[in-house]
Amino acid sequence: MTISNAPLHVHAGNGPWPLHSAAASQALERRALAQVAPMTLMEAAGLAVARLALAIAPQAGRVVVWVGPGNNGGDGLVAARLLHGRGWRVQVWTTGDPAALPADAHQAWQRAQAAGVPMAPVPLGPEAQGPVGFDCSRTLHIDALLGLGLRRAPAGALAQAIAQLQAAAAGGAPVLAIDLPSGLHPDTGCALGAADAPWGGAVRATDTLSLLTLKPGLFTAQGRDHAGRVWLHRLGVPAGPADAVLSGPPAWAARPHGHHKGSHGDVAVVGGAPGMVGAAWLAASAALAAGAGRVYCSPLDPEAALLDPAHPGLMGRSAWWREPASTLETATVVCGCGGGEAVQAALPPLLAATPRLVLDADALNAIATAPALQALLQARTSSEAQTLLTPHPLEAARLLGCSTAEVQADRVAAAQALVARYGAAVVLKGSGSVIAAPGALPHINPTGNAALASAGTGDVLAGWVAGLWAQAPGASAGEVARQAVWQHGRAADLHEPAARGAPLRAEALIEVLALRALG
Ligand SMILES: NC(=O)C1=CN([C@@H]2O[C@H](COP(=O)(O)OP(=O)(O)OC[C@H]3O[C@@H](n4cnc5c(N)ncnc54)[C@H](OP(=O)(O)O)[C@@H]3O)[C@@H](O)[C@H]2O)[C@@H](O)CC1
Ligand SMILES: Nc1ncnc2c1ncn2[C@@H]1O[C@H](COP(=O)(O)OP(=O)(O)O)[C@@H](O)[C@H]1O
Ligand SMILES: [K+]
Repeated sequence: MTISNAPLHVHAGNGPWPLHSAAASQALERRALAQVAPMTLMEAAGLAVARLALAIAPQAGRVVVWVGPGNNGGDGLVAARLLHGRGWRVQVWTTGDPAALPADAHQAWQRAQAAGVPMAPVPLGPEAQGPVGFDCSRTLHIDALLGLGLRRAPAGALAQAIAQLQAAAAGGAPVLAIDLPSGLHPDTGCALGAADAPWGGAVRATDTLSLLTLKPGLFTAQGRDHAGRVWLHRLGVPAGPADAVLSGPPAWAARPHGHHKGSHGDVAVVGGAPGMVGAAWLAASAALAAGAGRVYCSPLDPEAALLDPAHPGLMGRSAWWREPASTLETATVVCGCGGGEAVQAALPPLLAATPRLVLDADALNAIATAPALQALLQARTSSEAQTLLTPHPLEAARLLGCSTAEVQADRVAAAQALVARYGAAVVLKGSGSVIAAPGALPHINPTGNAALASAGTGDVLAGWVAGLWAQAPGASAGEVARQAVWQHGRAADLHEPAARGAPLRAEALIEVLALRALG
């Protein structure tokens, strides 16, 4: 077995990365354990943790290792012993009876004890922050409480230890989580602990070292808030087939010199019922910024002007989908943005004839309540036509006939359920957007941040994806969605450092996207 020294830093710019569920990770671990001497993997894991600790907090010199009742704790005990051997001041807090640890972890405990590492049960008072003389703000905390073995919401001694760890690190001390932030579900990214805790139900790490595999839960739902920077050490074990993928940066296609606007496809936007016309113009504007050759906008509000003076390059056109042999059969169509109830009447001809259709917002709400529209959507699977649904969690819940909480409890499963039900590709939006498509592994998007939690950014995504698709009509809905979602989030990531918490307005988002300096 070869153990490379450095863990890999996993970030939005260096994917794609394979993701493995808890079950697949545990199967891989079992196979690897059967091929090596006892303690080999745990020693490798502890060494990787100790090395990362030295890399991320080189000046700390002090570490509190919080050890839980399973092998995650064993990894922490090995790291504690190795850092102690490097001359760091180490304190191990245990949460249970060391005699009850599983075999490898118990041996790690015995080795740490033999090496003279200070170890004791977690004290209940403030002394849990570290022994006298520890400067908590400069102490590194290693979270080895719970990893892949998380079965239920942390309770009792473990919940107490998580609370104490958070209190100890409250002054801004770094927290390195082993494998997973304790309390975070590896598959769903749900923090299982009490949601009303200030840290939100799972350890809030500054760094997480994922071992053997990357788990999907690190990147979606609450995962990104709890995991901090993510690192991977495979411990020399080759990963098996992935269950999902963390999307990587897409390539930009160069524009051949001989191209003209007709080479870049048409986009038509249908939306903008009374009071929501702006949503349709935003989507159209994003499609033009994405590079579509010609962009038409059809507000559903009969009173709306057919020109947006701020965007004279966009063409207003009313109810063109009623015309025979219209744009319908060649354009990439976005339907929904601010569509209100008026969108219902436009949907049947669009569902019947459009080769590439992006359905957003009110178009999804209309389909959720109309079996006839659902049948038309499902019928598209028997033709060459492709469809992309871009629901946020509430729209997804309506389409699935369940609650938003049920969607958020397992975002990857919810996106896959939508694919199975409607036969279309799906972007389930929100932190760690999930892109699922027929016959493809689900993808989780690593870019984006809460600056996007601002009205109209979803309309921009719908227009942007259509603009890209119009230029690559042979691409699958899933491919183009993965690309668009990555770029849309990346634009927000570029905005974020200077924004100091300000939202990214939809119009500004289009301008950042248009610059294409997305890396
Ligand atoms: N073996 C090796 O060499 C290697 C192992 N590796 C490491 O092992 C980790 C997996 O170890 P693991 O399977 O022992 O699970 P772990 O997460 O430590 O916890 C299980 C314990 O927690 C308990 N428990 C669970 N939920 C609870 C709750 N809510 N509240 C309270 N208790 C709860 C559970 O109790 P039970 O449910 O059985 O009653 C059990 O006692 C993995 O993440 C990685 O770090 C890798 O480094 C590779 C090398
Ligand atoms: N906290 C967040 N982190 C990352 N992305 C987010 C977050 N909140 C919102 N977004 C993104 O912003 C967009 C919002 O879309 P949507 O909810 O449809 O908004 P609207 O209907 O106002 O246009 C989606 O692409 C979503 O993934
Ligand atoms: K952990």
